[in-house]
Amino acid sequence: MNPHRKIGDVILQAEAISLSFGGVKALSNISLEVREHEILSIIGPNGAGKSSMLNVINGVYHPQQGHVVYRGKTRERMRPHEAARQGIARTFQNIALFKGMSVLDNIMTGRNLKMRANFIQQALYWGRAQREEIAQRAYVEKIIDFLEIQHIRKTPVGRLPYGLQKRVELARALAAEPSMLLLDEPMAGMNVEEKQDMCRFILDVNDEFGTTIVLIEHDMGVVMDISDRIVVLDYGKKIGDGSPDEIRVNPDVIAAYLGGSH
Ligand SMILES: Nc1ncnc2c1ncn2[C@@H]1O[C@H](COP(=O)(O)OP(=O)(O)OP(=O)(O)O)[C@@H](O)[C@H]1O
Repeated sequence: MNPHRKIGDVILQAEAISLSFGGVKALSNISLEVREHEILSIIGPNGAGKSSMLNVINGVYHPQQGHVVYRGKTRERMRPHEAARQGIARTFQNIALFKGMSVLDNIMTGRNLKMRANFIQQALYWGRAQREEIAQRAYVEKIIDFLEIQHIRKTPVGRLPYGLQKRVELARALAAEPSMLLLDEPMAGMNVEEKQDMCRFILDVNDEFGTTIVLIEHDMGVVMDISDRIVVLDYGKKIGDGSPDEIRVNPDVIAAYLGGSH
Protein backbone atom coordinates (compact mmCIF):
# COMPACT_ATOMS: atom_id res chain seq x y z
CA MET A 1 0.00 0.00 0.00
CA ASN A 2 1.18 3.52 -0.77
CA PRO A 3 2.58 5.19 2.37
CA HIS A 4 0.33 8.23 1.75
CA ARG A 5 -2.65 5.97 2.36
CA LYS A 6 -1.78 5.66 6.01
CA ILE A 7 -4.37 7.76 7.80
CA GLY A 8 -2.71 10.41 9.93
CA ASP A 9 -3.68 12.78 12.72
CA VAL A 10 -6.77 14.92 12.93
CA ILE A 11 -6.19 18.01 10.76
CA LEU A 12 -9.61 19.63 10.98
CA GLN A 13 -12.03 19.76 13.86
CA ALA A 14 -15.48 21.24 13.59
CA GLU A 15 -16.58 21.86 17.15
CA ALA A 16 -20.23 22.25 18.15
CA ILE A 17 -21.21 24.02 14.92
CA SER A 18 -24.67 25.58 14.73
CA LEU A 19 -25.79 27.47 11.66
CA SER A 20 -29.19 29.01 10.94
CA PHE A 21 -30.68 30.83 8.00
CA GLY A 22 -33.46 32.98 9.42
CA GLY A 23 -35.72 30.44 11.10
CA VAL A 24 -34.14 27.41 9.42
CA LYS A 25 -31.63 25.55 11.54
CA ALA A 26 -29.32 24.01 8.93
CA LEU A 27 -26.80 22.63 11.46
CA SER A 28 -27.38 21.93 15.16
CA ASN A 29 -24.39 21.41 17.40
CA ILE A 30 -22.38 19.35 14.91
CA SER A 31 -18.89 18.17 15.78
CA LEU A 32 -16.75 16.19 13.42
CA GLU A 33 -13.11 15.49 12.71
CA VAL A 34 -11.18 15.03 9.50
CA ARG A 35 -7.95 13.02 9.58
CA GLU A 36 -5.05 13.48 7.23
CA HIS A 37 -5.18 11.31 4.08
CA GLU A 38 -8.60 9.83 4.81
CA ILE A 39 -11.69 9.74 2.63
CA LEU A 40 -14.58 11.00 4.74
CA SER A 41 -18.10 10.97 3.34
CA ILE A 42 -20.90 13.15 4.63
CA ILE A 43 -24.27 11.59 3.87
CA GLY A 44 -27.89 12.21 4.78
CA PRO A 45 -31.32 12.82 3.28
CA ASN A 46 -32.05 15.97 1.23
CA GLY A 47 -31.82 19.14 3.25
CA ALA A 48 -29.90 17.38 6.06
CA GLY A 49 -27.21 20.08 6.09
CA LYS A 50 -24.44 18.39 4.10
CA SER A 51 -23.62 21.27 1.74
CA SER A 52 -23.89 23.71 4.63
CA MET A 53 -21.29 21.67 6.52
CA LEU A 54 -18.97 21.71 3.51
CA ASN A 55 -19.44 25.46 3.28
CA VAL A 56 -18.51 25.86 6.95
CA ILE A 57 -15.35 23.80 6.40
CA ASN A 58 -14.55 25.92 3.37
CA GLY A 59 -15.16 29.25 5.10
CA VAL A 60 -18.13 30.24 2.89
CA TYR A 61 -20.56 30.11 5.80
CA HIS A 62 -19.74 31.44 9.26
CA PRO A 63 -21.54 29.47 11.96
CA GLN A 64 -23.38 31.41 14.68
CA GLN A 65 -21.99 28.97 17.23
CA GLY A 66 -18.97 26.71 17.38
CA HIS A 67 -15.71 26.95 15.51
CA VAL A 68 -13.36 25.19 13.16
CA VAL A 69 -9.81 24.25 14.16
CA TYR A 70 -7.60 23.66 11.14
CA ARG A 71 -4.10 22.26 11.58
CA GLY A 72 -4.10 23.22 15.25
CA LYS A 73 -5.27 26.82 14.75
CA THR A 74 -8.74 28.02 15.61
CA ARG A 75 -9.95 29.62 12.44
CA GLU A 76 -10.88 33.26 12.46
CA ARG A 77 -13.57 34.56 10.16
CA MET A 78 -12.16 34.09 6.70
CA ARG A 79 -13.01 34.14 3.05
CA PRO A 80 -13.11 31.13 0.72
CA HIS A 81 -9.98 32.21 -1.16
CA GLU A 82 -8.13 32.07 2.18
CA ALA A 83 -9.26 28.46 2.52
CA ALA A 84 -7.78 27.86 -0.92
CA ARG A 85 -4.51 29.40 0.20
CA GLN A 86 -4.50 27.05 3.18
CA GLY A 87 -4.70 24.12 0.77
CA ILE A 88 -8.47 23.46 0.78
CA ALA A 89 -10.06 23.14 -2.68
CA ARG A 90 -13.59 22.18 -3.63
CA THR A 91 -15.93 21.28 -6.42
CA PHE A 92 -19.61 22.20 -6.53
CA GLN A 93 -22.93 20.41 -6.80
CA ASN A 94 -23.65 22.30 -10.02
CA ILE A 95 -20.66 22.41 -12.32
CA ALA A 96 -18.94 25.79 -12.02
CA LEU A 97 -16.67 25.92 -15.06
CA PHE A 98 -16.21 28.47 -17.84
CA LYS A 99 -18.26 26.71 -20.51
CA GLY A 100 -16.86 28.62 -23.48
CA MET A 101 -13.24 28.07 -22.52
CA SER A 102 -11.18 25.00 -23.36
CA VAL A 103 -10.52 22.22 -20.87
CA LEU A 104 -6.88 23.30 -20.66
CA ASP A 105 -7.72 26.96 -19.96
CA ASN A 106 -10.28 25.98 -17.32
CA ILE A 107 -7.71 23.86 -15.51
CA MET A 108 -5.15 26.69 -15.77
CA THR A 109 -7.57 28.95 -13.84
CA GLY A 110 -7.19 26.50 -10.95
CA ARG A 111 -3.48 27.22 -11.02
CA ASN A 112 -3.85 30.98 -10.45
CA LEU A 113 -3.02 30.78 -6.76
CA LYS A 114 0.30 29.17 -7.59
CA MET A 115 1.30 31.89 -10.06
CA ARG A 116 3.76 34.36 -8.66
CA ALA A 117 3.65 36.91 -11.48
CA ASN A 118 0.54 39.08 -11.26
CA PHE A 119 -1.14 40.81 -14.17
CA ILE A 120 1.07 43.93 -14.12
CA GLN A 121 4.25 41.90 -13.79
CA GLN A 122 3.08 39.81 -16.68
CA ALA A 123 2.79 42.97 -18.79
CA LEU A 124 6.14 44.44 -17.65
CA TYR A 125 8.32 41.35 -17.47
CA TRP A 126 7.11 39.27 -20.34
CA GLY A 127 10.03 36.83 -20.19
CA ARG A 128 9.59 35.98 -16.54
CA ALA A 129 5.85 35.57 -16.88
CA GLN A 130 6.35 33.35 -19.88
CA ARG A 131 8.80 31.12 -18.00
CA GLU A 132 6.36 30.88 -15.16
CA GLU A 133 3.50 30.02 -17.48
CA ILE A 134 5.57 27.18 -18.93
CA ALA A 135 6.30 25.82 -15.44
CA GLN A 136 2.60 26.01 -14.47
CA ARG A 137 1.62 24.35 -17.73
CA ALA A 138 3.86 21.40 -16.90
CA TYR A 139 1.92 20.77 -13.70
CA VAL A 140 -1.42 21.14 -15.47
CA GLU A 141 -0.29 18.64 -18.11
CA LYS A 142 0.51 16.19 -15.31
CA ILE A 143 -3.07 16.51 -14.00
CA ILE A 144 -4.46 16.12 -17.53
CA ASP A 145 -2.50 12.87 -17.95
CA PHE A 146 -3.50 11.66 -14.50
CA LEU A 147 -7.22 12.14 -15.18
CA GLU A 148 -6.95 10.80 -18.73
CA ILE A 149 -8.37 13.83 -20.49
CA GLN A 150 -5.59 14.47 -23.03
CA HIS A 151 -7.96 13.91 -25.94
CA ILE A 152 -10.28 16.75 -24.91
CA ARG A 153 -7.74 19.32 -23.77
CA LYS A 154 -8.65 21.80 -26.54
CA THR A 155 -12.41 21.20 -26.43
CA PRO A 156 -14.68 23.93 -25.01
CA VAL A 157 -16.07 22.55 -21.76
CA GLY A 158 -19.69 23.30 -22.72
CA ARG A 159 -19.48 20.74 -25.54
CA LEU A 160 -18.48 17.88 -23.27
CA PRO A 161 -20.82 15.27 -21.81
CA TYR A 162 -21.70 15.76 -18.16
CA GLY A 163 -19.40 13.06 -16.76
CA LEU A 164 -16.36 14.56 -18.45
CA GLN A 165 -17.27 18.07 -17.27
CA LYS A 166 -17.25 16.74 -13.72
CA ARG A 167 -13.81 15.27 -14.35
CA VAL A 168 -12.56 18.63 -15.65
CA GLU A 169 -13.89 20.26 -12.49
CA LEU A 170 -11.91 17.76 -10.45
CA ALA A 171 -8.85 18.55 -12.57
CA ARG A 172 -9.23 22.27 -11.91
CA ALA A 173 -9.48 21.68 -8.16
CA LEU A 174 -6.38 19.45 -8.29
CA ALA A 175 -4.44 22.09 -10.20
CA ALA A 176 -4.29 24.10 -6.96
CA GLU A 177 -2.38 21.18 -5.35
CA PRO A 178 -4.79 21.00 -2.41
CA SER A 179 -4.00 19.00 0.68
CA MET A 180 -7.76 18.76 1.37
CA LEU A 181 -10.34 18.35 -1.36
CA LEU A 182 -14.05 18.92 -0.76
CA LEU A 183 -16.30 17.27 -3.34
CA ASP A 184 -20.00 18.14 -3.40
CA GLU A 185 -21.82 15.24 -5.07
CA PRO A 186 -19.07 14.40 -7.56
CA MET A 187 -21.15 11.58 -9.06
CA ALA A 188 -24.61 13.16 -9.20
CA GLY A 189 -26.28 12.67 -12.57
CA MET A 190 -23.69 10.16 -13.81
CA ASN A 191 -24.32 6.79 -15.40
CA VAL A 192 -22.81 3.63 -13.88
CA GLU A 193 -19.69 3.71 -16.03
CA GLU A 194 -19.03 7.39 -15.33
CA LYS A 195 -19.47 6.74 -11.61
CA GLN A 196 -16.97 3.89 -11.73
CA ASP A 197 -14.44 6.16 -13.46
CA MET A 198 -14.97 8.95 -10.93
CA CYS A 199 -14.60 6.51 -8.01
CA ARG A 200 -11.32 5.28 -9.45
CA PHE A 201 -10.02 8.83 -9.88
CA ILE A 202 -11.01 9.83 -6.33
CA LEU A 203 -9.22 6.77 -4.93
CA ASP A 204 -6.17 7.44 -7.15
CA VAL A 205 -5.97 11.10 -6.08
CA ASN A 206 -6.15 10.05 -2.45
CA ASP A 207 -3.59 7.32 -2.95
CA GLU A 208 -1.04 9.02 -5.21
CA PHE A 209 -1.17 12.63 -4.00
CA GLY A 210 -2.08 11.76 -0.40
CA THR A 211 -4.96 14.26 -0.63
CA THR A 212 -7.48 14.23 2.22
CA ILE A 213 -10.96 14.00 0.72
CA VAL A 214 -14.30 15.04 2.19
CA LEU A 215 -17.20 14.23 -0.07
CA ILE A 216 -20.96 14.45 -0.13
CA GLU A 217 -22.57 11.60 -2.02
CA HIS A 218 -26.03 10.10 -2.29
CA ASP A 219 -25.07 6.79 -3.88
CA MET A 220 -24.75 4.50 -0.85
CA GLY A 221 -22.95 1.79 -2.79
CA VAL A 222 -20.22 4.26 -3.73
CA VAL A 223 -20.05 5.70 -0.21
CA MET A 224 -19.69 2.28 1.41
CA ASP A 225 -17.04 1.28 -1.12
CA ILE A 226 -14.66 4.21 -1.00
CA SER A 227 -15.00 5.82 2.45
CA ASP A 228 -12.68 5.31 5.38
CA ARG A 229 -15.27 7.01 7.58
CA ILE A 230 -18.80 8.29 7.22
CA VAL A 231 -20.64 11.10 9.02
CA VAL A 232 -24.43 10.97 8.79
CA LEU A 233 -26.58 14.09 9.13
CA ASP A 234 -30.34 14.24 9.41
CA TYR A 235 -32.36 17.45 9.86
CA GLY A 236 -29.15 19.32 10.76
CA LYS A 237 -28.16 16.85 13.48
CA LYS A 238 -25.39 14.27 13.45
CA ILE A 239 -26.86 10.79 13.83
CA GLY A 240 -23.85 8.65 12.93
CA ASP A 241 -20.07 8.79 12.69
CA GLY A 242 -17.92 5.72 12.04
CA SER A 243 -16.55 3.20 9.58
CA PRO A 244 -18.80 1.93 6.77
CA ASP A 245 -19.39 -1.28 8.74
CA GLU A 246 -20.46 0.68 11.81
CA ILE A 247 -22.73 2.97 9.81
CA ARG A 248 -24.39 0.04 8.03
CA VAL A 249 -25.73 -1.31 11.33
CA ASN A 250 -26.40 2.02 13.10
CA PRO A 251 -30.14 1.92 14.02
CA ASP A 252 -30.58 5.74 13.80
CA VAL A 253 -29.10 5.75 10.31
CA ILE A 254 -31.27 2.85 9.20
CA ALA A 255 -34.35 4.61 10.59
CA ALA A 256 -33.49 7.90 8.83
CA TYR A 257 -33.02 6.17 5.50
CA LEU A 258 -36.03 3.89 5.80
CA GLY A 259 -38.15 6.75 7.13
CA GLY A 260 -38.96 7.79 3.57
CA SER A 261 -37.46 11.28 3.69
CA HIS A 262 -34.68 10.27 1.31
N1 LIG B 1 -28.09 30.05 1.76
C1 LIG B 1 -29.18 29.55 2.35
N2 LIG B 1 -30.23 30.34 2.68
C2 LIG B 1 -31.31 29.83 3.31
N3 LIG B 1 -31.45 28.54 3.66
C3 LIG B 1 -30.46 27.71 3.35
C4 LIG B 1 -29.27 28.16 2.67
N4 LIG B 1 -28.43 27.09 2.50
C5 LIG B 1 -29.08 26.03 3.03
N5 LIG B 1 -30.29 26.39 3.53
C6 LIG B 1 -31.25 25.50 4.22
O1 LIG B 1 -30.53 24.75 5.16
C7 LIG B 1 -30.98 23.39 5.18
C8 LIG B 1 -29.82 22.47 4.85
O2 LIG B 1 -29.46 22.63 3.47
P1 LIG B 1 -28.20 21.96 2.79
O3 LIG B 1 -28.15 22.45 1.37
O4 LIG B 1 -27.01 22.14 3.63
O5 LIG B 1 -28.62 20.43 2.81
P2 LIG B 1 -28.07 19.20 2.00
O6 LIG B 1 -28.02 18.06 2.96
O7 LIG B 1 -26.81 19.56 1.31
O8 LIG B 1 -29.22 18.94 0.94
P3 LIG B 1 -29.19 18.33 -0.56
O9 LIG B 1 -28.86 16.88 -0.42
O10 LIG B 1 -30.59 18.55 -1.01
O11 LIG B 1 -28.18 19.11 -1.34
C9 LIG B 1 -32.12 23.31 4.17
O12 LIG B 1 -33.33 23.45 4.87
C10 LIG B 1 -31.87 24.49 3.26
O13 LIG B 1 -33.07 24.96 2.70
